Amino acid sequence: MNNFSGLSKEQGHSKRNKKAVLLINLGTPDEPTTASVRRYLAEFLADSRVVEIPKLLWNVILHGIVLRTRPAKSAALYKQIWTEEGSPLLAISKQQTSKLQTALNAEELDTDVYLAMRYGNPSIHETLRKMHQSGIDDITVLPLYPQYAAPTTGSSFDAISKELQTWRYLPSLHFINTYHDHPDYIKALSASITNDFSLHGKPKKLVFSYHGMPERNLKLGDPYYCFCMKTTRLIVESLGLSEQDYVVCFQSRFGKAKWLSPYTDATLTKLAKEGVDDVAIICPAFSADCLETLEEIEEENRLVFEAAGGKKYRYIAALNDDELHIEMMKNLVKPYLKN
Ligand SMILES: C=CC1=C(C)c2cc3[nH]c(cc4nc(cc5[nH]c(cc1n2)c(C)c5CCC(=O)O)C(CCC(=O)O)=C4C)c(C)c3C=C
Ligand SMILES: [Fe+2]
Ligand SMILES: [Fe+2]
Repeated sequence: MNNFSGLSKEQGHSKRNKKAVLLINLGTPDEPTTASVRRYLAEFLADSRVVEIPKLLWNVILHGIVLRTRPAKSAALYKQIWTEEGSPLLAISKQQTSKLQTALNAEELDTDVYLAMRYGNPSIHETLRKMHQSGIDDITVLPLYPQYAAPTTGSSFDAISKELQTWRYLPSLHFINTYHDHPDYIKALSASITNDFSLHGKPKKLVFSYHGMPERNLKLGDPYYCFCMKTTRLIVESLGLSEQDYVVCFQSRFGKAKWLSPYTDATLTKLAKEGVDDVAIICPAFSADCLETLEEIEEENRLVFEAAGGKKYRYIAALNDDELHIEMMKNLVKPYLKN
């Protein structure tokens, strides 16, 4: 029996299973200007997953010091790497999105691939709204951070769940939290290193430089450090390297606290001073080249190495839109796309 006249039929909720993949990366300013970088950093650094200092104290430091000084300095660095397509991180992320779409189409998996950035644009909020309007009710989220970390992967989940709190009908949600040891990820990185060695010769040391985080986060239970170590071990095993062939370090330190160590700049200085004057450096925590690789590693740390006596220094690019990287993404999401 139905007391609501005209509501005896299904009201449009009977079609199910419109699937989509959502790629997420960190985000980047819209323009390499002080104002734009300030907006981006204000959003990024206000996230309590990123900076875990008591809110009241951090607000004073953030607004009183950091946002008055850092945006101009960072904008100058962004200007050095900016391209006609905009910020490298966004441009590469768009290429990855469209190539993954093509790869999924080729397997006749009826899925739309979307891209969102945790900070800045295209935002998670806007992108999820678009997906909602298109009737998508099954979302596979792939945050493009190979090693889970609370400030990156964890924070992406927070932003998704914040948006979903406003939805009445929640979608099926598949959240890929880490892929630091996935065979296809290790295979893609190993192939990239092998390719570099065959083009330029084996360096005296292969330097694995991961984005850092406060050491305190590790002590509080963040698995990121261990995941970086496991990625390294699996690559080393797959390439058959020995202990003397490589070193692991951490870059991009921010603030005064102790971060994961050894630091990349100190490591390069030490190596050069010890006579290891030929290195190749790879940054496995970055799925796309960005400020932290193109400026900090390819330029800044090259100067650090050369100033200490180093001679040959080359940066092995991120996996970006490499075929094996796209294949890896496809294989990560595929189990959730079958009907
Ligand atoms: C303040 C603390 C930070 C933590 C913790 C952190 C972790 C973290 N970040 C990435 C990946 C990226 N970070 C990028 C830039 C960047 N990172 C921080 C700070 C922390 N990161 C800042 C302040 C910045 C902005 C640049 C600057 O002003 O120096 C980027 C590049 C963005 C771009 O536009 O190109 C990426 C990518 C990971 C993987 C990570 C994990 C521990
Ligand atoms: Fe960062
Ligand atoms: Fe940096």
